[in-house]
Amino acid sequence: MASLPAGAEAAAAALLKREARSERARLRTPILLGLGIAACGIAQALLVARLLATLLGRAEAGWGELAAAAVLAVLMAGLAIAQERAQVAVGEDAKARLRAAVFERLLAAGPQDERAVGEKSALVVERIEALEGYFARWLPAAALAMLAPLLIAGAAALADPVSGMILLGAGLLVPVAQAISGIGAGVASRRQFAALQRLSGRFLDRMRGLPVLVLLNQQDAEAKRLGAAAEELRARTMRVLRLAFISTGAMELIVGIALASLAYRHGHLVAGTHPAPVTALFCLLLVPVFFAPLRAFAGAYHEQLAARGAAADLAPLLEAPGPQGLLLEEVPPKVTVTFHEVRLSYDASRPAALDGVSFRVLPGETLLLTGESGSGKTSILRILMGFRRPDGGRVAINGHDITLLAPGELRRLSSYVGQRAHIFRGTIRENIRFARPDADDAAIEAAARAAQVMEFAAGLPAGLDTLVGEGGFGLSGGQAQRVAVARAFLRDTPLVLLDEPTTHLDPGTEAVVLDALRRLCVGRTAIVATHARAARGYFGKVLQLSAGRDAADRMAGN
Ligand SMILES: Nc1ncnc2c1ncn2[C@@H]1O[C@H](COP(=O)(O)OP(=O)(O)OP(=O)(O)O)[C@@H](O)[C@H]1O
Repeated sequence: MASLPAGAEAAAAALLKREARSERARLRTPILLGLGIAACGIAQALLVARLLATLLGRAEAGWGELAAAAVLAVLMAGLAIAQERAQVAVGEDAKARLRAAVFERLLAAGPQDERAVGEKSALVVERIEALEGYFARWLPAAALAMLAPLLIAGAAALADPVSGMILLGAGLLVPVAQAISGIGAGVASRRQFAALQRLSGRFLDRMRGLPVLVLLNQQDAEAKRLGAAAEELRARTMRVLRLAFISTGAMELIVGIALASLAYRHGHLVAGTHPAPVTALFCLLLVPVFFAPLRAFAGAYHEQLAARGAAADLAPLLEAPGPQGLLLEEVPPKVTVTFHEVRLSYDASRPAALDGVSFRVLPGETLLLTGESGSGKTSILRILMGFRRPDGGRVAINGHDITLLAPGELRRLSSYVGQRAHIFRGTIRENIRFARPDADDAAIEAAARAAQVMEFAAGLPAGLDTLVGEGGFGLSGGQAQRVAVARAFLRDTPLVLLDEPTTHLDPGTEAVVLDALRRLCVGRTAIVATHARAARGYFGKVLQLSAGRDAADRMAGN
């Protein structure tokens, strides 16, 4: 990743520009405070110049000036604290807004977004964090680097036009030096980001598969490989730091040039023959005040480089149009599902996953989808859950084309139980309540009874209020599946979608779960992807699939 492709660069710039506009009102505070600090700095330089000239016997300043300089120092410290707080507020606000937007997009896309989990979490956490410096430091620093030096050089020019010109000329050198060192720094910081990504992705992947690594006795070899990835990150980080030192060095050189030029201009000061010693001292004392906003600008330069890389990754997700479609006025109590010559292809270079599938399921009916692995059973369920749009043919619910509906609305119609239930950390009750957050305890307990969760929950220390999931009480596969079935009972939708829900269960547990599932299907429209043994557990018509088609059609050669 030497540099961003032109399209990504433009998308990143557009995203940052749009977000900066949203923060415009908030950014005004740190910028005004920064200008206030610069104005105080000018006044303080004048007072200190008068005090120093008095020490040299060339002016008559007294305790009044000293007290005023001290008050200004305290005021500047106060303004700097307020500025820092205002900057942090801008950064936090931008991050919170963007994080919510990214999270919402990822949740809305659901499994349709096929990025790895580690990558999704990096988008929400690291990429958003990388934007903080852009809003909190770079934007105010860039504005102040243009305004404050003009104010300070203007004040110097009022006292001595040549000194004003010297300061202005030195100030103009800063962005040039920054741009030159920034070319390399931009590339280095993006490479560092990529190395960090690789390391965290690999770590997450290997931690998930830790039991497999240990069983295969690969832990030492893997530790070495992780070590190599960490070493790459170290080398890339050092390179970024080296370039940062170079840019700091360039800044110091420019400050040195400005000071030397002003010292040359006001050389008479040392000899004691300067006609306006206060002016000379004032101009010299303005040098640190003049360069303070430029230093902040240089310091924040790498922040905007890092932010651009992060924004390039976030832009495709944030700029993509959100899910479109109609909303359901209400969930119909009964649904008829019709597939007519439906085609679905995940990848143009591979055969279609569904290649002209037709069927109809009426309310109260169960359709069993059977067929070898990869024949397209799950793909049919994915379409009905709104995670995929069919590429051809027509899918209708109660006669209405489902592609007209927003994908999220489709999910209001159905309950889904897959092969392995995901149990969140929380109580069993909370895990069931996920299906319908407004459900009362009576409804949850009824669902738990219907799904035979009560059978095992009654024996747990706190019944339905037992903590389960990560770090909690471990549930067996069959118990977790029963929690998933309870969720489906609680949702009480007209359409039930089951994807081999008993595949991983032993025959005894399978019978218990099948019993609960059969009762779930009663009176609803049910579509069940299943293997042959479990199919015997349901009553329904069977559609046998073969390579994305009805096996009967294939046999008939249609
Ligand atoms: N996300 C995806 N990207 C690309 N191809 C996919 C994707 N998901 C499924 N496929 C392909 O589509 C075809 C149908 O897959 P599908 O998951 O619908 O089959 P299945 O009958 O449910 O299989 P199984 O019984 O093993 O779960 C397979 O050839 C599979 O490789």
